[in-house]
Amino acid sequence: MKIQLALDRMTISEAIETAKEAEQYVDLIEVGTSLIKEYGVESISEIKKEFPLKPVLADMKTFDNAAYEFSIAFDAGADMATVMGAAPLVTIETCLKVAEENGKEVMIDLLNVSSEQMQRLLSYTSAVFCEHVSKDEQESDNKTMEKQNKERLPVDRLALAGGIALSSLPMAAEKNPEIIVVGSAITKAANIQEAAKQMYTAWKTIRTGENV
Ligand SMILES: O=C(CO)[C@H](O)[C@H](O)COP(=O)(O)O
Repeated sequence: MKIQLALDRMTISEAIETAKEAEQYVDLIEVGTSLIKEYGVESISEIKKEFPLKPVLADMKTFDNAAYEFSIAFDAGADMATVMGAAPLVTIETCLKVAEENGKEVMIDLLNVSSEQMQRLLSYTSAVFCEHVSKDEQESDNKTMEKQNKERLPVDRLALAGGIALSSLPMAAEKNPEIIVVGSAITKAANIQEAAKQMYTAWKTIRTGENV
């Protein structure tokens, strides 16, 4: 039932200011791939330094070189990091091993994962599996979470990401995810704090059936 705030396409200081606005309404902070690519692992360490009590996810989107990439993410302070589910299984297994050795967690990004590969991934029961509508598909094909497969994956730990807005929440709730990842709907809002509060209130209300 957690909300993960995704910070993308901004500077590190803008990311910190954005996260401060939304902090009380989100459970995890994601250092987006765009920040890591533009500013390096310093984006992870700077954000973790500002929010030592919030779990921080590094959206590494690792596809190869797993031990190196996951080690630098965890050394920089990340509590969880992402690996692409379409990667070779040895890569994903290395990520899980490095995470376990460091007492950290793995999110497997299911972007473009075939059904055959999905079957193989199901044995990684400690991971969070993230159903993801990519930014490019959102922008060029108008693809949305609502148009995704309605069937829930048979996994214990599910996350949903990609263009999630207030209107997506009823459908998202039907899949009973552990985490919803929300980026632009909060970070691009005119009033970030208000958008985060609305997301939090709507999500908790839908999930618990109680007004909060
Ligand atoms: O992984 C990502 C981009 O690759 C983002 O974290 C994810 O798409 C959430 O952001 P938004 O809600 O803006 O789509």
